[in-house]
Amino acid sequence: MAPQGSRAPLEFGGPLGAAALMLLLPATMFHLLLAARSGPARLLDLPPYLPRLEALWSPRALLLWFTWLGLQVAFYLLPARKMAEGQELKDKSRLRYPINGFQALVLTALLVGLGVLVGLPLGALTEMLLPLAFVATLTAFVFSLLLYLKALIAPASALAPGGNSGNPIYDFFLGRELNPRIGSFDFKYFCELRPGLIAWVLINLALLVQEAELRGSPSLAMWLVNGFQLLYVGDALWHEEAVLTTMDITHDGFGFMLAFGDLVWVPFTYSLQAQFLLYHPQPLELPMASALCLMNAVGFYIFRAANSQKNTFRKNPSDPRVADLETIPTATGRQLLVSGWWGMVRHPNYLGDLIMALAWSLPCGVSHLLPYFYLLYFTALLVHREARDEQQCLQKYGLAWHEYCRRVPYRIVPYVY
Ligand SMILES: NC(=O)C1=CN([C@@H]2O[C@H](COP(=O)(O)OP(=O)(O)OC[C@H]3O[C@@H](n4cnc5c(N)ncnc54)[C@H](OP(=O)(O)O)[C@@H]3O)[C@@H](O)[C@H]2O)C=CC1
Ligand SMILES: CC(C)CCC[C@@H](C)[C@H]1CC=C2C3=C(CC[C@@]21C)[C@@]1(C)CC[C@H](O)C[C@@H]1CC3
Repeated sequence: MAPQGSRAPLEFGGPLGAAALMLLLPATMFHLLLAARSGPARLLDLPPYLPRLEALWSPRALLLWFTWLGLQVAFYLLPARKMAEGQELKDKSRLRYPINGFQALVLTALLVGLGVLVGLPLGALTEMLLPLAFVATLTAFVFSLLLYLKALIAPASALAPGGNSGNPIYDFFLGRELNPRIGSFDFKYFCELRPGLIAWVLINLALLVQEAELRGSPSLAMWLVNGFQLLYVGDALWHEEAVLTTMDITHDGFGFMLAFGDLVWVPFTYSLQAQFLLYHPQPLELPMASALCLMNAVGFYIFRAANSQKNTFRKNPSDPRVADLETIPTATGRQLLVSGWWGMVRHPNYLGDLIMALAWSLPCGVSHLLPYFYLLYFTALLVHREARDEQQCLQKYGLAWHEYCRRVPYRIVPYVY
């Protein structure tokens, strides 16, 4: 039987776009890693030098990377404080997921703390970023190939709505199977939050430790970047269940895009500000630092309040915290919020996320564009993601979605966009 996705419109520029992204994403990541440690640290210049293979390939990095993944798998398999059910699938069944991501973060912190106490040179991790990113990239390619092959024997009902066009490059990139699992181990759910997000804050911490070793103490800017991003990662893992309703879990297959994005792109490019600060220390006075804390707090408040309001409403529309909000009925029986945060713009959570992204870059000063890469990339990602979500909501809710767009005309920034 032809999978339903074979008629789905192609995204990301089709096979050509997918092929270009598979080259461009790793190339951009290596460019950022090299630029951050170079003197001029220019985002838009060609890389100062091309690393030789010996600088990229290291058996120690390979061992470390697989130990890391093994450790996170072990934490995932520990008894969870809660099991959650995912959205209803095509065959009307629902998958179950362990909610123990925050526990994995705490256990990792304890283990790393213990390691440091017995002399683990955490700062030395910063010297291994290049070979680690290299093995992680190779892993993502091999892993995506295995996922692609696994999908060949999966039943049609297990395939994702997209990612089954019949073009191998496009399908390899987008991912064919929606929820690839072995037994109850869910690969996509595992990768979405744990190994990448936790590695991101661990790399940040290693950069902070290394800065302390080099300059006597970490700079205020390094503290801020570490603190802000730890809050973001801790929050994501604390609210792990919320990821079950994102398009990554409910709509996208598991292929190169998410395997590379989750496992490689997040830890090695999202830590760019801390990488930049290690090699290019920036002065930051207390009043400015306080203003940045306020900016991050405002962004976080909007992001968290908007996400929680929607999650509470989706779980139980009669919950007293959301029962008074105005809604639009839809033909599916579900309602759309049209007041509160979701009555202000159609993606208030993205607005908060973008304000935080700015607060993460400003501690790096304004002399270089490089630390603003995350803000630029993230704006493009969210604008594209918003357009994809819009298409999916239009399909789901039809006229009711048109009415929502009429009542709430702005997408992310009130009166601007
Ligand atoms: N740092 C990073 O790299 C990234 C961060 N993020 C963050 O992750 C979080 C999740 O984002 P994302 O998965 O894109 O999507 P959202 O959490 O914004 O969810 C979108 C869904 O919400 C529901 N919805 C939309 N409008 C309404 C409404 N008015 N009332 C009720 N429900 C509504 C629809 O699903 P339904 O109706 O089916 O419930 C829609 O598909 C965000 O905070 C985002 O900022 C996301 C991507 C990358
Ligand atoms: C670079 C590629 C083209 C795209 C890669 C995309 C991924 C990096 C992101 C897709 C959705 C993500 C989400 C998060 C991190 C980034 C990825 C994996 C969060 C976990 C970030 C924290 C939030 O609280 C929840 C997010 C869910 C989606």
